[in-house]
Amino acid sequence: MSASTDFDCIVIGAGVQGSFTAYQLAKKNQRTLLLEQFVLPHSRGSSHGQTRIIRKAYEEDFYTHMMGECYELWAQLEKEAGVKLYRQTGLLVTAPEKGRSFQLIKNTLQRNKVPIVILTPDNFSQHIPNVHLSEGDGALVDVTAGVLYADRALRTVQSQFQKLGGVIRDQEKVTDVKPGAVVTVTTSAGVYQARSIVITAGPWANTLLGHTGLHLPLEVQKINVCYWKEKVPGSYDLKRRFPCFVVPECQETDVHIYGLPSNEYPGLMKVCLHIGKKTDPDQRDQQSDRSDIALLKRYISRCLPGLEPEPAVVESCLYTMTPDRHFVLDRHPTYKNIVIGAGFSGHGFKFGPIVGKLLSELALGEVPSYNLSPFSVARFQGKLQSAL
Ligand SMILES: Cc1cc2nc3c(=O)[nH]c(=O)nc-3n(C[C@H](O)[C@H](O)[C@H](O)COP(=O)(O)OP(=O)(O)OC[C@H]3O[C@@H](n4cnc5c(N)ncnc54)[C@H](O)[C@@H]3O)c2cc1C
Ligand SMILES: O=C(O)[C@@H]1CCCC=N1
Repeated sequence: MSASTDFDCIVIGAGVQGSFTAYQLAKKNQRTLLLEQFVLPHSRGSSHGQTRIIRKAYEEDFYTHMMGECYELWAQLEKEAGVKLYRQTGLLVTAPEKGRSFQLIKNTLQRNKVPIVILTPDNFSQHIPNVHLSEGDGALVDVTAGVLYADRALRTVQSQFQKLGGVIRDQEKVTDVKPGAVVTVTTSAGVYQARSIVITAGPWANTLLGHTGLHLPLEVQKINVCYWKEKVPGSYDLKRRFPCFVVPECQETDVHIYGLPSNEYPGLMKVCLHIGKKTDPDQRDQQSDRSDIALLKRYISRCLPGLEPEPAVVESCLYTMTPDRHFVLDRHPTYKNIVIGAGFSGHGFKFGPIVGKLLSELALGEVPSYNLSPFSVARFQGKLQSAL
């Protein structure tokens, strides 16, 4: 097969990160090809489903800083495409008041002048009905936070990319990557060449990077995405401005829990554990561990008494975890024209627009707009394996 050299850049993987990267490259007049192994849209990776949380509430300043610009980029896309992608609901954070997470999040929000409301045990139920605040827990609301319409966002950014002249080839799996001054990408249907490529393959990142001799310390986990029935329909509804919530140190279960108001399935609220069991992305449905659901049932019985403590719907989604839970946004250590966006560790969706901007800057050899040292490959020194 002869190679097609019609592209400046090839992006591998059309999840949220690859789609926004391709869109940013096309905006910069780069002839861009976005390759996806499955027929789009699909539900085999990490970016499917109707909703995601967007928030500035983070322990680390660097995420809160990036979210400032990221909200603007989401709003720009909404305006450009004439669609609504974000709905403000606020985000409730509850955790032991004197604990590390609560203090770090509160301090980061205050230092960065993000509007928040601090709730006390006395006024809590007046603001947040149908939620039990555990003894010793602090509570605050990140007012800027809300829900992103995830599937709609993906459709929108892909269609804007195509309007800019970008090319999407789905059902085309990349089977080989040959580094060089011009990178050669072989797929199930053809061979392409480009000056640079971006690998945004989600749970399959290491399979792709293996062709370049790199193996990152990533763990793919299967998340049971649970929806719980409201005893009284509407009690936790988005339309009544019930907030999203995170419980970074849950007293009942000792794990990180999060939830979104009922919206996508009428009368059902999404509440999940922010951790799953290790899996192989190609064998996701063969892994059927449900021990997390027992923990969630305990939490729901105690803290969300308006929900039936039995999940009504359970769906699947994948996390790709790094050891420190921070992303990988970097150039390949050996091949500078191969850019990596990986390890989004279950919290990357909201960052899609800014990740796209940063990865496009790296692909074009520009100085990135933010300090990317927290996201470097080099931080894994000692944990990197050669894949050759
Ligand atoms: C249940 C759940 C809840 C979440 N909640 C939130 C939240 O509230 N807020 C938030 O900000 N984030 C959240 N996240 C995290 C967020 O959704 C992910 O970080 C993000 O979707 C990762 O996107 P990605 O593009 O890296 O991966 P993916 O979406 O998996 O995209 C990678 C793509 O690459 C393709 N691909 C792989 N290999 C090849 C190949 N060889 N050839 C061609 N194509 C290939 C795959 O098919 C896939 O489409 C959540 C994730 C899950 C699972
Ligand atoms: O990223 C997010 O906001 C959500 C909620 C907390 C856990 C993971 N995803």
